[in-house]
Amino acid sequence: MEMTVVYETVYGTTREVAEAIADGARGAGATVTVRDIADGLAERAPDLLVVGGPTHVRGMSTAWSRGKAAEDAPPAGAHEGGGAGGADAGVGDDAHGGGRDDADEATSQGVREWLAHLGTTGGKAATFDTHLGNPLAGGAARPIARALRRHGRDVIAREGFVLDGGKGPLRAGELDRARAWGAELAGLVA
Ligand SMILES: Cc1cc2nc3c(=O)[nH]c(=O)nc-3n(C[C@H](O)[C@H](O)[C@H](O)COP(=O)(O)O)c2cc1C
Repeated sequence: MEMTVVYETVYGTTREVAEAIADGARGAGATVTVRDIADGLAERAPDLLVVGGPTHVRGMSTAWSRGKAAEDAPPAGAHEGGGAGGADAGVGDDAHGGGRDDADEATSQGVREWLAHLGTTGGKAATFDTHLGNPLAGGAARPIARALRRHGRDVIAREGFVLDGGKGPLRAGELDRARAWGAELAGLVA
């Protein structure tokens, strides 16, 4: 079965989760393509479309929230501390690298905009997000699922992955959980 995992990221953690989901699905026999949302729509319709993004202001990112996040994004591959941005959204000081180095790229296209261009061809889908581990964190996975349903997709699963800080890292064990979820998804559609 063919799976495409599409992700949005500013700091790199949602990409880490996307890659782990893909690893798990490949281990279960799926053929998986992983795409950054900034690369646009995929040409082929997979058997399962998996869409994930960071949680911003309890839901999907907006141009504003991506701009806020990008102001504070570390250069790709850097491992630096510092930076205060988004304080009331819980963005901490523990940058962990792997983020974007181009604020314009980060703000122009997110899951929300990508979904707006998605056709209504049907097919199965699943959604995930990264979010903070507190009761008020909210999540992007639910609104992404709602939007996919509006685009005619049958959403068969939804999952969230928890961060220890606003720029990551992911909480211990979350990448293993993402791999296991990827394998489970492959099994659901096989
Ligand atoms: C402007 C802004 C608002 C945010 N709001 C929330 C929020 O409401 N709930 C939450 O759990 N995390 C929130 N966060 C933290 C993000 O969830 C976190 O930065 C993101 O999941 C990291 O994913 P990424 O590394 O793929 O960019 C916010 C971050 C920013 C920059």
